Amino acid sequence: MLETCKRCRYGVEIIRGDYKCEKQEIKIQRDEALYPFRRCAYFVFKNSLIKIKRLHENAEIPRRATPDSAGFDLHSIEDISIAPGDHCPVRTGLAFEIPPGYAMLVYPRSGLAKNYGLTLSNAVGVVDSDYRGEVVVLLHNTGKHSLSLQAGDRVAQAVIHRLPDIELVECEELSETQRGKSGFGSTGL
Ligand SMILES: O=c1ccn([C@H]2C[C@H](O)[C@@H](COP(=O)(O)OP(=O)(O)OP(=O)(O)O)O2)c(=O)[nH]1
Repeated sequence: MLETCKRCRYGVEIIRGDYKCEKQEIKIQRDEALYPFRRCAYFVFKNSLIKIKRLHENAEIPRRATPDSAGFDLHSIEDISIAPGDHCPVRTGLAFEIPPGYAMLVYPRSGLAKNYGLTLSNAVGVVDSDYRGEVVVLLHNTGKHSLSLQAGDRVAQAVIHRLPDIELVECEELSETQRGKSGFGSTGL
């Protein structure tokens, strides 16, 4: 069901959940909701939804470890063993529909990094909103020992980020600042 906000030009798709528009004092039934990611400055959303598609029977839907955790833990769908120094792409068995204007960033889990030196080959994985393929975690064993993980183990965490609405523009001059061109330790260590 698609509706158009009366105060702005963006259409909004109703799926489910709670929402309210503070400016217009509109309320919609609890089991309906505006698809939360259309850009509309007037709507305040709860229960924002991101679609996840299971691509493999072993895939586990990511969950927050605690209600206020920033990240959703990503699980491996396969048993893996990573030798010291090796890199290993790990399947999650999941595809995501990240809304336009958002990105899902994949970060290492601190416990695995501290205890085993397990981090990500790409430091941070960037999942674009137009990507519909399987999310793969690129593990890197920087530790001294081989590491075995089993299907279902949590290998990384994903955080959804809202992106600023910007474009890049080429120009002849940049504004002056106190720092200017000084960089890389110019303020001291
Ligand atoms: O850790 C990651 C990083 C990326 N991706 C997926 C989602 C992302 O949208 C796509 C492309 O990633 P990225 O843009 O980082 O890769 P690239 O090497 O720049 O390739 P491309 O030319 O496809 O953008 O791969 C993952 O599954 N895991």
